[in-house]
Amino acid sequence: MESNYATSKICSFKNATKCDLALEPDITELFAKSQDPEELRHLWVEWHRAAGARARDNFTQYVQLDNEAAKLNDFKDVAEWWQAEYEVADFEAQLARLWEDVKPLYQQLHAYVRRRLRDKYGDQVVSQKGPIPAHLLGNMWAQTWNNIESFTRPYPDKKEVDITQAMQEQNYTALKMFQMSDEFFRSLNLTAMPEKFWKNSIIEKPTDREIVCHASAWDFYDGEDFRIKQCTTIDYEYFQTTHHEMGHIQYFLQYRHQPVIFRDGANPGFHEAVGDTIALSVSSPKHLRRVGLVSGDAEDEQTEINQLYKMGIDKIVFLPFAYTLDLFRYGVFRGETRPEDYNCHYWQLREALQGVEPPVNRTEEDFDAAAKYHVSADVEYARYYVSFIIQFQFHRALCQLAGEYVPEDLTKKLVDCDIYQSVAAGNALANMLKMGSSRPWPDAMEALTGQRAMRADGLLEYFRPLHDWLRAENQRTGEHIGWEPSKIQYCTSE
Ligand SMILES: O=C(CCC(O)(O)[C@H](Cc1ccccc1)NC(=O)c1ccccc1)N[C@@H](Cc1ccccc1)C(=O)O
Ligand SMILES: [Zn+2]
Repeated sequence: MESNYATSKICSFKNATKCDLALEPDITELFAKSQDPEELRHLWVEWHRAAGARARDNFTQYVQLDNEAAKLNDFKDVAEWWQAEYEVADFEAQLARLWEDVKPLYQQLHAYVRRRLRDKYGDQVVSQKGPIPAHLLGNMWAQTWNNIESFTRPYPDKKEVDITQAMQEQNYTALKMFQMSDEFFRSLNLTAMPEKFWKNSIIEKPTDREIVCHASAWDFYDGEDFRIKQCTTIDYEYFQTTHHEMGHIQYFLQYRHQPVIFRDGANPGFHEAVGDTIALSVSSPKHLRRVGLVSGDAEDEQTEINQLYKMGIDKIVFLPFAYTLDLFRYGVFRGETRPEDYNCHYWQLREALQGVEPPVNRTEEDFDAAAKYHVSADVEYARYYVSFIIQFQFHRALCQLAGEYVPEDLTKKLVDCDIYQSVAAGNALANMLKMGSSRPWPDAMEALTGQRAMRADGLLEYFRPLHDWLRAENQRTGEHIGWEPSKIQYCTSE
């Protein structure tokens, strides 16, 4: 399945004889830039055929085999095996509670984006009260919507903050992105990338062979060999990905003195949150001005709303996507979702939680879940849902330690916090990372944040001004909050 995903190619919409388009960089770039619903629909349908439908039989067999492996490890099924990594009895209930906390904010953002997309594409393409067609959100899986920011941001007359363009104009290279990330970690008194890292990593897509381009970070457990493999392109998204992957490496470095058994994240979400927490500082206007990726004047209320919107269509919209992916697979591993219901149940969850619908009717000939890397590659996904919650708890604690955030002090706001060069913040982060998986994760969480549980309060505090603005704006335009049932057919049998 993983090899099918890595080598799938589709034909161009504009040139039907050009059939060598790969997901990275070709389809990803087209999907990010195109504003033609017909081209986006073509790319969506063809990719879901090549990478999704074609994996259905292998996936069905993999479920049986993986459940057998789970039972041999004394678990009921793979769902229980995956959840055991979080060492709390009510993990699934915690995920549901976190979603209840964030859902009102998501629904406001969803309603606003649906209106802006309807303004652009018309009400024949985007309905007033229905789900949003998944192919119009700038990302093949509609998991982050940052590629539609340019024509949906709240205050369009405010200067466009196009980091990708600035990076390309300043001749950024993949290596420069990695060096900048390494420099950020070193500014926090964390550990520099060792010499083998620079020698052994693959940071650009090779031209002489096919590799799995989906980014990954590797610990060779010898205390000195650590590597990243990614097919970097010069854009804002890969700038984020580079920090994400470097966060994995930094965790490896911090716990490399632990016994091998403890060289792991406190839980899988912790490992995913390290790089993203640093990236929250890097993507602050203050830091982007510091490194010259954004020029010009400071904040006013409208610019701040635009900035929170930019962060929100990255972070808030990701949560229901991540939640759906493993709710779906929990049902599959438990046998509640049979192969003949795979695609119907997948889209029922995506409509119910994310408020999106496929661009065309679907049948059980399709298998859209496998069009996402982690489903084809057997990688658990709740780790990212956990990460997108706890990274705001980590960020808030680090910003307070750095003196960058003072509650109720309007000159020290969370949205403009940049912990760059704060040794106090870096030392606290290092102390938590050094534990690896040697302590239960509530102990690690408490060491850094004083809290012993995952809570949405960090995220909700960060986005409160945006939430207030969205409620007022949707009220002003009389927008319908939430979505009515989709008219697209995707459950043929029922
Ligand atoms: O998949 C990734 C990044 C790849 C990775 O760093 O999480 C990678 C995934 C992977 C690849 C091969 C085998 C297993 C997992 N994870 C690691 O490299 C990794 C995982 C655990 C410990 C150390 C490294 N991000 C997710 C979610 C995400 C995260 C951040 C921003 C946007 C989106 C995605 O793109 O959908
Ligand atoms: Zn990761």
